Amino acid sequence: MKVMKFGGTSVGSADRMKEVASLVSDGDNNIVVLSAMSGTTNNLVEISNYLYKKNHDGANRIINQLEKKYYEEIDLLYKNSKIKEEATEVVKSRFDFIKSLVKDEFSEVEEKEILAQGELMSTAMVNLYLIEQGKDSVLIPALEFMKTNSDGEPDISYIKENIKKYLDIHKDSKILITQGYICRNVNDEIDNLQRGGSDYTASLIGAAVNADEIQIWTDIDGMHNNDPRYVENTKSIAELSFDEAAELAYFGAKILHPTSVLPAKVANVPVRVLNTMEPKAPGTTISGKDSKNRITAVAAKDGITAIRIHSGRMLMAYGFLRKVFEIFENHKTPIDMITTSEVGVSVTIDKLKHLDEIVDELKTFGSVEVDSDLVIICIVGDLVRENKGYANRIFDALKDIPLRMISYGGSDHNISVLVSSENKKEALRALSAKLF
Ligand SMILES: Nc1ncnc2c1ncn2[C@@H]1O[C@H](COP(=O)(O)OP(=O)(O)O)[C@@H](O)[C@H]1O
Ligand SMILES: N[C@@H](CC(=O)OP(=O)(O)O)C(=O)O
Repeated sequence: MKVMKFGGTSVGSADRMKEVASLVSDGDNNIVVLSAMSGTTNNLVEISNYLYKKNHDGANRIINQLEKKYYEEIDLLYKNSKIKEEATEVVKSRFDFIKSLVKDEFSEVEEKEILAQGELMSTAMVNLYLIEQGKDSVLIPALEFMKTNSDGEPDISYIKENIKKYLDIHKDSKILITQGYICRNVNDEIDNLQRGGSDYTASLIGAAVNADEIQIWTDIDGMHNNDPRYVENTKSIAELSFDEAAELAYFGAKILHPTSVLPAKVANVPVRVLNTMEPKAPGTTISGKDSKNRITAVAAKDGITAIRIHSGRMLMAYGFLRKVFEIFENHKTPIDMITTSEVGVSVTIDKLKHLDEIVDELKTFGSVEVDSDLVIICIVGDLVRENKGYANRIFDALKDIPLRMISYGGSDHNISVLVSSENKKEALRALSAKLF
């Protein structure tokens, strides 16, 4: 059994949905995870933002534009008038539901309900198209088996147990379609796995059913060795280890959601990144196989803030770092990079909600400097200690770029540097030119 995930661009229009339908009808048993049509989730976020501000006109304007777009795609998608009517009915009821939330009382619960509508519509549309084509396809509702626990983390045993019920009920169906991204939380309310979370859904399902393979279908032929949005002539990487893929996803390679590698790694299910526009291209295979002796790829994570604590108390002291980290822990703020010297420590964060409180508390140790608008550039590969010369090549490539922090040795797979966001493009391009 395969899990096949198609992102927003891959289900972004009637034509793209037809392509998806043909790819999932390959005769195998497939669980198909779909995102919302591209742009939809952003529109749903906009609608929610208007509703928080009690701007009903703003919300209605976006709702009407979006609804119109769905009817246009439905018109192009189906030939059979009964199926077209059924799809129109589904979409209309979803928009009626969104419209019913256009009122003054608006909270996070309603916001999450609105954000779930995109995936509910795209899956119903593709499923009906497959049925029109005479395919053996059924919808299985993610809201009945994807669940998070009291820590907001996926409830793995619940997911395993409940998806199995649907597999048993539909054991004779070749194609099972479900929603990416959406889930229920510990209070049984509709929730989601964070933006871009459909990859995570696919990986969790792949692990839960012990799939032969998890396929992430997108609009590019695999994970590239640098960010194609900023660098020309990037190349698809044929094979990646789980560890390399996790580092790249975490440090900004947008093609994979940062959380999506771990469930596949734990269950040892290979992940393939494939291109809907070029289905025969080999793409990238991510597996437990380690790559040897190479610098594999570069990625960049934006929106980073660095905090430097300068303190005489660190000199010869023990327990100092624990006290510093405790402040971040108390404010539920993860740290990305860390560098230390005898009298100071620098850390980076990208969640800024509690920055002011954190800085105030850190000031009890000494002077605190905050630098914002930074980018972590992460260079990933097989960088084990015996391999010499990698750092030299990397710093040679970056010799004209001011480096704010450097992190090396945290794992065998990653060298990270912190640069100002205005130097991001130049740094990515310089690294591609020297390394690949
Ligand atoms: N290292 C990389 N390799 C491939 N694509 C990348 C990389 N870094 C960023 N991207 C961007 O990620 C995009 C695909 O991600 P996304 O838009 O989230 O896809 P989907 O809609 O299929 O979920 C690509 O079009 C590409 O521009
Ligand atoms: N629709 C959701 C979930 C998702 O994963 O989308 P995509 O696969 O298009 O990145 C979002 O936009 O966040």
